[in-house]
Amino acid sequence: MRVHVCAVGRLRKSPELDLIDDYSTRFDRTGRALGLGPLSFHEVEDKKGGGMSAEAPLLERAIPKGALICTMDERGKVMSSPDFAKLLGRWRDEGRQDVAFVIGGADGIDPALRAKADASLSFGKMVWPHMLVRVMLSEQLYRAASILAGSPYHRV
Ligand SMILES: C[S@@+](CC[C@H](N)C(=O)[O-])C[C@H]1O[C@@H](n2cnc3c(N)ncnc32)[C@H](O)[C@@H]1O
Repeated sequence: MRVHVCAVGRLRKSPELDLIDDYSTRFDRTGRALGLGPLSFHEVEDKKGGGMSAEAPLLERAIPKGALICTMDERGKVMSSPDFAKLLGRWRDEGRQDVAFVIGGADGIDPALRAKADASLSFGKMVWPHMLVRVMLSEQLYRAASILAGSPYHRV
């Protein structure tokens, strides 16, 4: 199952980008034997600053056809890491080819796009900057793959 992160904003060379690269390499390496990956990032930007309504069609174009859509949203479902791992495993076992996690920009994700989502995941009620959500999601994907692989990265 290919995993896509479709996000508003372009990340330049930064500590966040280094972390994302590291976690996505680890996710790909761990996920390969599990039928998970590769993890790819699709960045979109509305140069005119048109906000969420202008970003929505760009995000929709970045989402692969037929992908399961999971929006990242503080109003979404809060999950434990093991439950998130189970969910990824379930989507894979259902034969999903692509899953796309969507991260909005400063205004969030357009309601029309949110309505099309199959799932919505929250990292808590606080609002996080979109680049940190990208880092956190990459880490949680790697953590989920580690849990499914039975490796000791995740400890409680
Ligand atoms: C700065 S936030 C925008 C918040 C905006 N007020 C809204 O209504 O969504 C940018 C993006 O980061 C993601 N995000 C921020 N906080 C989050 C959280 N707690 N859980 C999941 N995603 C979050 C969402 O995709 C959001 O669209």
